[in-house]
Amino acid sequence: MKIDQLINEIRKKQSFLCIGLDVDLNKIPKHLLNEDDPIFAFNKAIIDATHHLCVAYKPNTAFYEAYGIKGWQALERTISYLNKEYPEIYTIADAKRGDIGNTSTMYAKAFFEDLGFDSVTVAPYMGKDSVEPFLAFKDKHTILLALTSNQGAFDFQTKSLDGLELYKHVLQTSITWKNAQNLMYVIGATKAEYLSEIRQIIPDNFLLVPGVGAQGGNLQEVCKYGMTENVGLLINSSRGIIYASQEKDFAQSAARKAEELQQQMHLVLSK
Ligand SMILES: O=C(O)c1cc(=O)[nH]c(=O)n1[C@@H]1O[C@H](COP(=O)(O)O)[C@@H](O)[C@H]1O
Repeated sequence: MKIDQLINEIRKKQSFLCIGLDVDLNKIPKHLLNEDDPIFAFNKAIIDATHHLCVAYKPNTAFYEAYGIKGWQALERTISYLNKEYPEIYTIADAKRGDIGNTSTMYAKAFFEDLGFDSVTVAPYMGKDSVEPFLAFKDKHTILLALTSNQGAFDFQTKSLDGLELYKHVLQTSITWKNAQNLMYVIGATKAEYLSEIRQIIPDNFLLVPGVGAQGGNLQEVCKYGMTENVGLLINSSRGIIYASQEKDFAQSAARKAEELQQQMHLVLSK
């Protein structure tokens, strides 16, 4: 998907919400376990109930890989369903990949060509030749981990190297890479106070911001310091939305949680 389509969709829906499809069979309503494909049945119900409130979905592949071949098939059915029924929705494969060049090319083919995702999350640790193979794909985005939402972000990412924090090296260096226009970055919602400085290095790139809801990040703070003229933010919530209820009304409950966030986003956008 082209970035302009995403921006139009954000304006139309007054939402920059991304819903994380992190499906755990221990947490979904029990009645779905009788379905042939409980993961897909859960995702389909959540998507049908929330698609008008969000602009993106982000399945984290760990939650599918954990169930072997059946999990991967559920991932495939989910992305096919989204691409067929809701082609206006932006899709993110949260796979956190990255390897030597020829291997990265195969990862990129898997997520962009075979599965048909619009974007994939990638770890920057192996550097330029591990990321450029992803960037080579036209109208696809590579979402580079920059400053993550977890406590471990302080182990390496904020450490100073030649007088500059490591995550800033990631930002500054990656914008010089070939096809850097296809980059987005992950910045955790729990790190909102870093966003002003981040925006000085990457004023326009879209940011995927996970960590509101279950991890305690604050939506208003993120918007205050991270929003651009074109919005420039995709704010993700997974558990806070999809596990709002474990009863038969789970999809409607998820929609109510999504609507709470969408309404807050609408307020921010109308200021
Ligand atoms: O790349 C990510 O999406 C990600 C980066 C990060 O810094 N923190 C983070 O929580 N995530 C992912 O975002 C989702 C957050 O889920 P909730 O905490 O349930 O909303 C999970 O799929 C995480 O793997």
